[in-house]
Amino acid sequence: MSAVERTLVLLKPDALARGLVGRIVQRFEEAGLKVIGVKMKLMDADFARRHYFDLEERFGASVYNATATFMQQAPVIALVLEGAEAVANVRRLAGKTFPNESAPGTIRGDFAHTSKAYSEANHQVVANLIHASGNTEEAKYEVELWFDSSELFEYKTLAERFVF
Ligand SMILES: Nc1ncnc2c1ncn2[C@@H]1O[C@@H]2COP(=O)(O)O[C@H]2[C@H]1O
Repeated sequence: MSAVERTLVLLKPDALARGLVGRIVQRFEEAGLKVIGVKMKLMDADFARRHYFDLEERFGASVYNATATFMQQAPVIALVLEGAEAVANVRRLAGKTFPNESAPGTIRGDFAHTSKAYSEANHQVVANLIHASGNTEEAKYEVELWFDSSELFEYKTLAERFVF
């Protein structure tokens, strides 16, 4: 029996600027993931630090600063998705951090193409459209950071009501 999990997805400023919100959310819905929370937010420096609290340690100050600045330049849309093994499944649907390494059929592989070399040569920002929690521990932290429990909802999908 696979575990039902919750995971956080952010639609980054490049996804909104390019008008890809609907098509990205559709990918998740088509894969059977259920949207149980949604909000739009303009991150400030403090919130960016809380969201990316380990990024500087992992990748250095320039990656942290560029990513935090990029994420504050325009609003993002946050989603909580629920489903069987949702954390790994959402990562699989998203593709790799660098879109040019992402397989066709993934969100980043189909809609973006930034490479590591391009990112490094251009202020360390990788335009990869979405953020998705990396593991179940990170998902728990991020869902609680972005959403109060009163902002998360329970309902049955048609599949849950009529198929399973
Ligand atoms: N080597 C890197 N160069 C540029 N950005 C990076 C690098 N590694 C991680 N990132 C950024 O850090 C982010 C961590 O989580 P995201 O999935 O939001 O997407 C990642 C990228 O935006």
